[in-house]
Amino acid sequence: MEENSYHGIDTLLLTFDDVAILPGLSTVEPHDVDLATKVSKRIFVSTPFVSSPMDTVTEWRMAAALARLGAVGVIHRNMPREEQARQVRIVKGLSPSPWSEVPRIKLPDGLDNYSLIMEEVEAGAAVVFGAGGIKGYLVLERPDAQFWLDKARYLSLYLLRIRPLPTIDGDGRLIVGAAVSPFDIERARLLEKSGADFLVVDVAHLHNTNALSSLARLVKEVSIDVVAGNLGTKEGVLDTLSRAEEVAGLRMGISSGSICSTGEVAGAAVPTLTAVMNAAQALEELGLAGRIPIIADGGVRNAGDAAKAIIAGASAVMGGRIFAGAEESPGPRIRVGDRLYKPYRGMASRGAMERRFAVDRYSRQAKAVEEGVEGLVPYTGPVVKTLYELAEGLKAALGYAGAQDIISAWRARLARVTPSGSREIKPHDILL
Ligand SMILES: NC(=O)c1ccc[n+]([C@@H]2O[C@H](COP(=O)([O-])OP(=O)(O)OC[C@H]3O[C@@H](n4cnc5c(N)ncnc54)[C@H](O)[C@@H]3O)[C@@H](O)[C@H]2O)c1
Repeated sequence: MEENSYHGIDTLLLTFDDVAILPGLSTVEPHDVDLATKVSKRIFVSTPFVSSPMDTVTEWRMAAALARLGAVGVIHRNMPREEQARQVRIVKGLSPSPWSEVPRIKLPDGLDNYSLIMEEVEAGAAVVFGAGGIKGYLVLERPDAQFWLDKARYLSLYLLRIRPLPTIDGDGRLIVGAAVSPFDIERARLLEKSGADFLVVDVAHLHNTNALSSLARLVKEVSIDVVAGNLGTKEGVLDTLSRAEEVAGLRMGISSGSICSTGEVAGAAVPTLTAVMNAAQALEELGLAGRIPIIADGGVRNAGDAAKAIIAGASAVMGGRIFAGAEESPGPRIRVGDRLYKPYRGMASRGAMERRFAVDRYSRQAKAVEEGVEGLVPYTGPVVKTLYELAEGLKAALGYAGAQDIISAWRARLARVTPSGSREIKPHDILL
């Protein structure tokens, strides 16, 4: 933040839409871009996506599905601590094989007309799309199986050619994170005992002396990695690290989530792109650049946003909405007309807060306003499809940036776009 500016009014809060990636010399083909990264100091993933600790996004099913596909999930804290610990134990007890519990969707009528020829099938999966979206999901026997679809006028087949490296610990078990309040040290201890690999401190405004003093105690109580958040400013990061230098990751972004109303209700916001840049700047000042992973949290809609967050300095990207519509998110599928949806809500929405106070006798209410909304998002099918599209899109984006991996992406460049530029660089003047 500019210290000389009047009330900080010169400070510019850039959002994903305010910037574009400047193309740079690429030394690799997009499919060779390496997305391996860290979510916290000791948690390595092969795909830089983390599902948000929200009660409509991450319980054990989502956490397991993402870890099996090389990403990772953080189980939310809107449940009694014993239940959260049980969910951690479930993930730790599951097979890391990505295909062992992949949901099988029966192909809709009519698809049998397409002849499907497979050769030397062993293990793999494919998502079948038709007009209007996902038509089915095939679980096959081999990732490199070849497909030919007859009469494929509008039908396309999405074949997972990759064999994702699951996110596993030293004993070959899936890695899972869990959210805690900084004030709930008992929960943190229980989660660690139950096998959680890392904790994510989950409050709207960690930059509060009470929250920071509790965080400082918490990081000393557990020996697993603790990611601290949410934070938005450089000062927030500096104050956090001066009180709790053991912090193993930073969760950056205030009010950018699609269900977050903090910016409206409380007038406070640091869009995720800016928050990430602020954290990167703070780490640079401390001589810790690249040493404490930054997680970009909030408002990421697609691979392009994820790429911008990474170029701004993030090691990984947290998603709420992008994962909420998946088969593996906790809510039910809801039919509205001829379409399917799943519920999605902010963790400071009325419903989420009521649940927290009902199920967690240790939670305390610091304020009496709602800072989130509740709604529906389109059902998107098995999360493998979303994750695959995000990963492939991210590789393409880093290809444009001239980056062969996440660390080299931090040297790539972003440029500001004008409002007219912003309109021009999206599809326009066509009926879609
Ligand atoms: N990322 C975001 O932009 C965002 C915004 C709002 C809420 N949330 C989520 O909603 C849930 C509830 O969050 P919460 O922090 O409101 O829970 P909470 O009411 O339990 O607050 C937890 C602590 O955070 C600090 N804090 C929170 N808001 C503050 C404020 N306005 N001023 C000063 N200190 C404040 C206080 O120490 C407070 O005791 C969490 O899961 C959180 O991540 C996220």
